Amino acid sequence: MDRSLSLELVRVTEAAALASASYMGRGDKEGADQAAVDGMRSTFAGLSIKGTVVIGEGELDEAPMLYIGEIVGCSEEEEMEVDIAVDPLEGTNLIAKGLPNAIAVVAMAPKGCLLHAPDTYMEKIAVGPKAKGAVSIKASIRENLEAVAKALDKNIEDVTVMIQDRERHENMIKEVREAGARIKLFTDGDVAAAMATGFEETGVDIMMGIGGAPEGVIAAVALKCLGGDMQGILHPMSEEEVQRCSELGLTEEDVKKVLTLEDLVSSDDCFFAATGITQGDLLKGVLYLGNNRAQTHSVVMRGATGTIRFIEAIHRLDKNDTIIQMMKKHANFTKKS
Ligand SMILES: O=P(O)(O)OC[C@H]1O[C@](O)(COP(=O)(O)O)[C@@H](O)[C@@H]1O
Repeated sequence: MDRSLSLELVRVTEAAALASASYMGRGDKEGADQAAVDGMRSTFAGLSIKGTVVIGEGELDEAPMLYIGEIVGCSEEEEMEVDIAVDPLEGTNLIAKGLPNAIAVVAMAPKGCLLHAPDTYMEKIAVGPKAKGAVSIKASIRENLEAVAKALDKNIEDVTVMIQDRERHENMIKEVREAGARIKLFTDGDVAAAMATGFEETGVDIMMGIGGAPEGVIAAVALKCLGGDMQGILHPMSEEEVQRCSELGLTEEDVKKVLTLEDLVSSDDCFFAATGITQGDLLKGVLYLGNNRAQTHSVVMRGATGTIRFIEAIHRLDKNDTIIQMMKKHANFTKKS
């Protein structure tokens, strides 16, 4: 895929972030999510790809926009056919409460190269490039922590693990504490947490726990671009989720299978873009600068070359029609002349 798609893709996450950031702290996660979807979808229309959403906002009958199977982009060319995974607002609770690390995120790979994950939970483990190949989702927590410590040339006491603060992780948290490692609990947003393992400045060495399977595929693309590692096992937690797996034709064996990074995203020719919505560990949040200007901070990565770009952009809200349209539709936007 052409390298210029990096910059096209980041416009998509910027638009989602700009549209939803005005909902920060308003307690309205549905409104914020809808704004992010609107922003993302309107920008996709101008992208020179023929994309199919494989991870999206739900099935056609329940979510009218960016649903699974929706075609996005303006190209008709067969060679521009790609799989798209979106999470226009990853961390709906985070923005509703004004908490850190809400992001808008998109991943892209050649057609057929992203796992069509069911909307269920997934057990995950993710590490950055230095610990690639050192962990196994089937190994014990202590074994994985020792392996990461060795790979990073650290003592186990200096290894930092990110775990989502959920009851289901009680035993995991206990075992990590017994092994002596440090823990950073997070309330929501395991894509940002997995991505953090690939950036030394975040101080995060490993992410583990059970979160959404769609988020797992998106995070896998980030780690593929970063040269890190990730594994997952589907973890349906209700009858409904078991049903969703079988509707996708997955057998009991498939559900139990360890999904390697290659299974989650089977091509190096992939792209990942994320824009901060609220202030985060890696990305700054959207800043309203006054005078119809807003600032965004994004990361965009390309698997084929391993290039990682951080992009800070100042947007003129009064000059960009797409942004004006969707911001008018959502919270509080008043154009200052
Ligand atoms: O909140 P749950 O049910 O524990 O699910 C975990 C999932 O929810 C999130 O924290 C946030 O998801 P939303 O943005 O859809 O609210 C994900 O990052 C994570 O994978």
